[in-house]
Amino acid sequence: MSEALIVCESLVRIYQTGSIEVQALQGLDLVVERGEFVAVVGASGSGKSTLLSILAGIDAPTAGRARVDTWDLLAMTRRDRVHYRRRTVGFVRQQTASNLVPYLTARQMVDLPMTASRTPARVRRDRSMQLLETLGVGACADRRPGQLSGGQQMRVAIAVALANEPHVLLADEPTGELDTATSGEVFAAMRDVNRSLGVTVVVVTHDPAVSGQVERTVAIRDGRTSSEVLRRTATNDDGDTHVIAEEYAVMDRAGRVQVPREYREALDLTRRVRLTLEADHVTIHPDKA
Ligand SMILES: Nc1ncnc2c1ncn2[C@@H]1O[C@H](COP(=O)(O)OP(=O)(O)OP(=O)(O)O)[C@@H](O)[C@H]1O
Repeated sequence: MSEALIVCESLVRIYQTGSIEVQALQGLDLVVERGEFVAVVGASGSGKSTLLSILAGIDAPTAGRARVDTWDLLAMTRRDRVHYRRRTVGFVRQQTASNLVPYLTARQMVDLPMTASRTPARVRRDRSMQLLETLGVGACADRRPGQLSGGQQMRVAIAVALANEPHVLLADEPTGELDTATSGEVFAAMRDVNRSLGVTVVVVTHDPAVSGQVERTVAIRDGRTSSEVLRRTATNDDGDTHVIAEEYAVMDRAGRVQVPREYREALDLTRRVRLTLEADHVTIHPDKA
């Protein structure tokens, strides 16, 4: 495997409820490099939360391969899982309130995971204040969740998730319950954490304002990564900068690529297509036979 921080290959997660089997992930491939900020998008039920729960060490895959840093997520013991969740990943859930403890102050909540990992009191004190300040909620350190706005609660939740200096921050719809302005602030705070602390961020979102601002957006369809959009800034001859977004189809290790439905429908591509290899590209032709 490469040196990427997160590598998922042919990842499968099947949920069995009674006699009904749901294939939430059906051979998903995903590679995330260290320091990246990646958005995961997709229709409801496409498997985004399942992917995030697996990466967070909360849920275990049924088959395939998944590695985060040095951890093989399919071969972890219970003990490994506790260690992994405490040290390697920080997880923020969509429901802002469910990330927080109602009777603790922001400072006490950031302190909690560090106490669990036996961090000395002095380091805990300094680090909780530093994190709350980095996330722009230093002034709220002594407030309880009920005394915080939704955006402040989410920023405190991110500080809690980062308490033990994880390599990865995973966030499931962190701006889902927030208005546009507040969600912009939360997103900016996550960006800041990504840049200033070097934390790799994977965020599930329905919010185009979030997915449109990151360098890479991964789309999941029916439990598989179907396409990626890469964004970069370019400067034209007049010195104006603008963002160029290019969509790529994802190819798995076996060389399988999903052709988007619009393309298939436009050229009536159905069961069989003809491929030709050109000097620097491959073309797909409809089956005229
Ligand atoms: N614990 C579970 N038991 C049974 N089925 C489940 C379970 N969790 C998820 N599923 C099913 O797996 C599929 C993928 O669900 P998942 O929550 O990962 O999708 P999602 O893309 O995050 O959706 P949303 O955007 O609505 O949150 C769905 O069909 C869902 O019903």
